Amino acid sequence: MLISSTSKPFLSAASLRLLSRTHRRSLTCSAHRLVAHPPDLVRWVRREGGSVHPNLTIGDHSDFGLGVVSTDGIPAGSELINLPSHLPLRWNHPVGRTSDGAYAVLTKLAEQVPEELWSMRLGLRLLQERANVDSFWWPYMSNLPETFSVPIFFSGEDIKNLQYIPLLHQINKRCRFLIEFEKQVKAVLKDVSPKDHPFGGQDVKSGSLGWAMSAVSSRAFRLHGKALPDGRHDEVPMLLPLIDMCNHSFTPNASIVQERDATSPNMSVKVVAKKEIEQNTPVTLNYGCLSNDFFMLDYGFVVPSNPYDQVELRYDDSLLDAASMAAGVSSPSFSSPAIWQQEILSKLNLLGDNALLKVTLGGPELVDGRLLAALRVLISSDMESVQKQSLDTLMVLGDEEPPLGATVEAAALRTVLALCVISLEHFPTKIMQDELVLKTDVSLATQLAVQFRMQKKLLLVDVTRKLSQRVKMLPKEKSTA
Ligand SMILES: C[S@@+](CC[C@H](N)C(=O)[O-])C[C@H]1O[C@@H](n2cnc3c(N)ncnc32)[C@H](O)[C@@H]1O
Repeated sequence: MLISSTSKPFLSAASLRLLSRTHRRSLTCSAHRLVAHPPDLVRWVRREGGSVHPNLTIGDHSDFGLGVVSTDGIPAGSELINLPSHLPLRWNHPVGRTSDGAYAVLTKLAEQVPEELWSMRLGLRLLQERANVDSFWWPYMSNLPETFSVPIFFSGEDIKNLQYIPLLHQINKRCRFLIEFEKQVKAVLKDVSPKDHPFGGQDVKSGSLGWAMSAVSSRAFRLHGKALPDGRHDEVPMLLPLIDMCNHSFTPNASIVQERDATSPNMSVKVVAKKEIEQNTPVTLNYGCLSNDFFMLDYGFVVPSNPYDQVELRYDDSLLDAASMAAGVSSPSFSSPAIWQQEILSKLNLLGDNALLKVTLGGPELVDGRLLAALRVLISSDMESVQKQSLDTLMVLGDEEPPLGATVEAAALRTVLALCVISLEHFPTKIMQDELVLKTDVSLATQLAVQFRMQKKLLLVDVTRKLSQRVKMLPKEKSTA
C-alpha cells in the first residue's frame, strides 16, 4: 500500500468479511468510531457556523448505537439542528485543496458505478476526504462507525442464515460489484500522477469501498436539487453531519426541513421538533416507509412488525396451481387461461415478453393488487361480470362488497392463504427455532439474519390471520368455490 505523507491510511480490511464471531450484542458496531476519541461533533458543528439546540447531546440509544438525545425538555416546533450549505458532504462540493485532475479521476470512477448504487458514488467522495489529512470534514468522519452491520460484511454462513432469496440475490450483486469495482479502480489509478490521485496515492480495496458505500447508504439523505421541467426536483445525496446521528422511527419526533434547493449557496438543512420532546428522549427521524429488505441491505438493521415489510413471490402458473389445489379451489384456469383472461393478465403485466412477475404479500396492501386481480379473474368463469369491473377495482382488497362476488373472493383469498403456507414451508427453520437462536449468545450478524427471517415468517402469519378473518366475514353459503 502506497501511503503518501498527506493522506490518512484507509482501513486495513482487504476483505469484505469484517464482522467476526466475537462481535456480541453489547458491542453494536456503532460503538466503535474511526478513531478512539473523536472530536466533539456538536462543538464542531457550532464552531463551523451551524447551530444545535442547547438541550441536545450525543448519547447511547440502546441497541441503535449512538443517537441525538435531549438533556432537557424541548417545545414542539423548536429548531434542533441547522446546517448551513458548506457543512454537508456532497459530490459536487468545491473540492478544497484537491486539484481538478483528482476531481476528473473521481468522476471517471463514479461513471462506472451503476445508478442504483448511488451510495458508492458519494462513497468515493467520502474516501477522498478520508484520505486527506487536512480534510475540513475530518472531525465529522472520525465520528463515523468503524464497521457497519450491513450484510455485505456477513460471513457466508450468516448470509445463508437470512433464508430469503431476494435479499441473498441483492447481497451477492453488491459483493460482486465491489470485487469488480476494486479492479476497475486499480486500473484507472495505475497511470494517475500523484498530484491527480484522489486518494493521496493509496490503493483502494473492496473492504474500503464497502465501508464507504455502507457509510453513505446508512447515513446519507437525498435532498432537493434543481427544479426539473415537470416541477419536481432532482435528488442530491448528502452526508449531513450530526443530523445523521438521529436514529429511525416510523413515528418520529422530528423532521428534516430543507431551505432553498441544493444549488443555492444559501441552502440550509434543519431538524425541527414535530412535537414536544421530553428530557432524555432520543431525537428520531423517519428514514422512509421501507421494507426490512432495504433496512437490512442499506442500514444493517431490522424493524420488528414493520408495517411496510413484504414477502416477495414470483407469479408462476405451477405455484398457483399448487396453491389452489391445496386450498381446495376447483378447476381454476391458472395454466390455461382463456383469451379474455390472458388479455387482462397482459394489462396487469403478468403475461407477455416484458412481464413483471414479482408480486408481494404484506405491506399496507396486504396482497399485491396485481396478484389479487389475477386470481379473481382466473377463478371467475364469468367473462361479462369481470369485464364490467375496472382493473383498479379488481386490484383493491377493500372493505366493500368484493367485485366478483363472495364465491370468487373466497376462492381467491384461500389461494393466497395457501401461498402463505407454501412460502412459510420454504423457510428451512420455524419461528420457534429462530426464537431459540436469538436467546443464545450469537454474533451481531447472526442475530440480525435470524431476526430478519423471523420477521418475514411473522409477516406471513399475520397476512394469514387477516385473510382468514376476511374469508370468515364473507356470506357463508357462497364462500365455497
Ligand atoms: C444515520 S445512522 C444513526 C446514528 C447511528 N446510530 C450511529 O451510532 O452512528 C443509522 C444507523 O443507526 C442505527 N439505527 C438507526 N435507527 C435504528 C433503529 N430504529 N433500529 C436499529 N438500529 C437503528 C443503524 O445502525 C443504522 O445504520
